Amino acid sequence: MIRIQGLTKTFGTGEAATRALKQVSFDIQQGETVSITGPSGCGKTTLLHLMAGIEQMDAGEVWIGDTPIHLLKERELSRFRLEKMGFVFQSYHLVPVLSAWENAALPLIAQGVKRKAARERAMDALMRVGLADRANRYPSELSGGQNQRVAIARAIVGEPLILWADEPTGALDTDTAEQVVGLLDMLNNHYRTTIVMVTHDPQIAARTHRTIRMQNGRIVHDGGDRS
Ligand SMILES: Nc1ncnc2c1ncn2[C@@H]1O[C@H](COP(=O)(O)OP(=O)(O)OP(=O)(O)O)[C@@H](O)[C@H]1O
Repeated sequence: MIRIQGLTKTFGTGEAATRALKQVSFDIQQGETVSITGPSGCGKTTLLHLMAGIEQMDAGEVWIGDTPIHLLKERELSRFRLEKMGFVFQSYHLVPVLSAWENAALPLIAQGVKRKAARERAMDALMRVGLADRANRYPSELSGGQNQRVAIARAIVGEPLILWADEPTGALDTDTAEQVVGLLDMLNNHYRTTIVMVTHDPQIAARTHRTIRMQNGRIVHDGGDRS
């Protein structure tokens, strides 16, 4: 479902050049959960950003189903991202002046869904992450784990094919991290959402079907499927 071919990225030029990714290739099946691990600076976030079309590659191809992400124009890419992908980051990236449900509804509003319908779907997403009773709270009135669940509600509100997560548990204590990972498991089990997650935590990585380990811009280990 996701096909990565010869993905290459260099930041900077000349002496200052960093070859962040070197000819990375692999496939991810629909419904698979994949962890990307490896030491700091090995290229994990760069890989995630190139796959999601957030950053431009120097060379290579990224196919999502029949769609060549590497060939899309910015406007087509934005729409594709909005409709087919959800994003979760370590630092939540919630809008502080919007309530939980308004944050969760943002991707729908951006797609032109009317406020009332967007609210209903945002409430449904908040229910799925166990936060329906906090819908009117602002990010400053919620705990870290609750804010990450709001961010997950926002990521899944459009029922994406793929959820990209960059260190989603990085800012959370062990118990809260466990809850968030349990939630991602549930989303994968119930909705077959494909999940690709960058994490440096081996215990979190062990919870996904497959672990890809990177070093110095290359894949050095691909753990295969647990099933
Ligand atoms: N915008 C940028 N400009 C210059 N260099 C960059 C940029 N983004 C990343 N890099 C470099 O590319 C390499 C890969 O970075 P990347 O963020 O992908 O690593 P990472 O494995 O996600 O690291 P971490 O675990 O520390 O977040 C690093 O050497 C980094 O310094």
